[in-house]
Amino acid sequence: MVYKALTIAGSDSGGGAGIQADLKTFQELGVFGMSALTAVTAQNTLGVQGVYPLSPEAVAKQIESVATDLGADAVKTGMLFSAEIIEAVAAKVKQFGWTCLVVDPVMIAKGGAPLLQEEAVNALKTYLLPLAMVVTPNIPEAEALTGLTIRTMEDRKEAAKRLHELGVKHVVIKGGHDDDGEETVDVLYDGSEFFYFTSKRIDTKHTHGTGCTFAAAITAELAKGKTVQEAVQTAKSFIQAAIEHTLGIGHGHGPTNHWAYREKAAR
Ligand SMILES: Nc1ncnc2c1ncn2[C@@H]1O[C@H](COP(=O)(O)OP(=O)(O)OP(=O)(O)O)[C@@H](O)[C@H]1O
Ligand SMILES: Cc1ncc(COP(=O)(O)O)c(N)n1
Repeated sequence: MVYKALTIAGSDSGGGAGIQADLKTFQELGVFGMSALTAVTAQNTLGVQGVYPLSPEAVAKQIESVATDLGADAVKTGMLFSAEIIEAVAAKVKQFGWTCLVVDPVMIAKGGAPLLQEEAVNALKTYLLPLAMVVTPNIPEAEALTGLTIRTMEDRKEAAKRLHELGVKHVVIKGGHDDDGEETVDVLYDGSEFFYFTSKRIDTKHTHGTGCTFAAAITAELAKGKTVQEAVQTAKSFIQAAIEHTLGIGHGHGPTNHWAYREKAAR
């Protein structure tokens, strides 16, 4: 059985985030990766030097090519850039009846460059989240999507409930941006219960693409038929290994190590 996953996202020329992180993660987890590009970014570990979006038609056509021939067991979205691209993606997800959809609501790169136009946040809420199986905001993204200020775990739980009300079945609010304490905690809400995924916080500046990699690992596991809880647990272990065994490349915020999880398992 060959499991297949499609990522609809932007290209990171530096290879640490975006489409490149997604495809590497799919491959490492034994899933055949396919892609529909939404934008090309000129980017490295120092920042984003240019953003060149594709037309909504070009995005829709790539999705169609994949869907009408290969098919996908799970689909992930990352950088979508504009409301027009979001609408085009949502229409295709509906047309092909894809229910195993992971939405990583990418808004701003680590260095501060906008990867989603401000007015597109509403389009995400209106068109895409109601179709999603899982949404994976970091804390600032959860704030932008809900209008809440998130400081405590109770705030995060409230934000998860509000996002669930938009129609998405599972909400994971990631804790990478919560600088307090020795641990990073990701919270999963399935509409009735909360589940906590905790790991040791690693003191490093090499976290470029952690969010993309984490969501891609969830997508790969869902493609294999795992439950959302199982998929989030594997994704947490995958990203922990990738951050811990840093590659130390580039002059800024370096990428994570996408082969660390496999090497750890082989030992
Ligand atoms: N320093 C760290 N140590 C351990 N785990 C971390 C660390 N930073 C982030 N993580 C984990 O990485 C995953 C991504 O979290 P984060 O909140 O950084 O997402 P993000 O901001 O969307 O990522 P990015 O925008 O860099 O792609 C989560 O599982 C989080 O717990
Ligand atoms: C094409 C693309 N997609 C997503 C991200 C987010 O990743 P990060 O916040 O680590 O820069 C990025 N930088 N580039």
